[in-house]
Amino acid sequence: MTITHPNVTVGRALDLLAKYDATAPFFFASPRGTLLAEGRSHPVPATADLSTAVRDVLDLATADGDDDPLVVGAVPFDPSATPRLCVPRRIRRSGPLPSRFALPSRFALPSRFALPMEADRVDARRVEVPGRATYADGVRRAVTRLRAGELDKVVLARALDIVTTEPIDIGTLLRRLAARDPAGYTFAVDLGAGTLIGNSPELLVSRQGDLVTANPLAGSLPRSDDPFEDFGQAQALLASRKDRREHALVVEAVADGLRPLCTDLEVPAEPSLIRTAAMWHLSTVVTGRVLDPAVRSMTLAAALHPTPAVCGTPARAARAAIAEYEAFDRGFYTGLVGWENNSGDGEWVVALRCAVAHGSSARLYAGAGIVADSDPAAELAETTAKFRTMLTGLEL
Ligand SMILES: C=C(O[C@@H]1C=C(C(=O)O)C=C[C@H]1O)C(=O)O
Repeated sequence: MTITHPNVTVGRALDLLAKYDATAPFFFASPRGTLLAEGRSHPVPATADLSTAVRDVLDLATADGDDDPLVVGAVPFDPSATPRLCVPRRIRRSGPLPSRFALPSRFALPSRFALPMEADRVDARRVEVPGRATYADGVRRAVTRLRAGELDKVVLARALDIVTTEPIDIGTLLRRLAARDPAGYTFAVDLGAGTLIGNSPELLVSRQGDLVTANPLAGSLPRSDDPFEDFGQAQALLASRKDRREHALVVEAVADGLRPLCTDLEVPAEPSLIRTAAMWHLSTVVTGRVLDPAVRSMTLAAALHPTPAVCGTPARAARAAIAEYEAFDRGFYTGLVGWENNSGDGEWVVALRCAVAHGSSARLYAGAGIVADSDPAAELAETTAKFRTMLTGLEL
């Protein structure tokens, strides 16, 4: 392990993953690298101008003697709600996680799980919020409004509350999420009361030097265990007019959001496919260069958030529909998780395929983009498939 500066230690990604426990304020693994934070200082206050607030806090940390501070943490779906961002006391960094790895035996399932019937599976309580019939009915009513032309797209989510027989081991959960999908963005953010934890496939935006990258996803189908069926799902998604339309609305909004802040914007005309362990998604990688170094990663993120991948179009009408149809407060779900450094570089991912876990309970979240030709049963099935990421991590 090499010490590069007093507050920053470089270590192997798997060592950082192994070290993480729920007392750490932040863990983040991306294709750019892995971060494990320790201790909290310099919290970022709630403000209408998050980009300036993040920069101010980084300046403050620099003035206090930290020569390479990072702001890390999460921003709620509602950007006016209080963020959970701070400059940690110490940060360990490494390269990205290996593309494939097995968990060391100490993180393997305890022997009781090897029994044919696992105690937790039988005893864990699950409550859907709202129930599936109510969710499908909300989708049906939204479709009526979409067909009437009141809006073009709205993302409707539901939650799954789980109570397990034993406290959830957050560290083990994180390691299982990372091992199952090392190419995803694996994160854990200490919220004070509970931990926001998940493995998201979606990069809202990153800035590296003057290079800007966004990777909006929209349009989804569940994976299948049968390899032929799985290939069929991928082909069906790529050919689906409904999903392409849903996807195009997001790409258009991301390009529109970046255009005033970037030059050399490149927006591929056709989507590609990406897969997680549970889902296929339509994906577009949008790139550009910042017009001005004052355009920081959070400036870009704030200009884009929330995209129609998690909210809808037009945004105001979609927000109103979400408030009307969803039975719960999204909190940090569909918000942002990531980091920014002194020079304005940073990475912000969309908080998806995640849960807030606390003690023996967890609230899992999943949503689906609804357009005029959405089928309520298919949207319900999509949200069920999206819960799979966290349920598998929890071994439920
Ligand atoms: C809202 C979620 O996912 C978002 C919605 C998608 C869709 O509607 O196809 C795809 C990826 C995400 O942008 C979620 O995972 O909860």
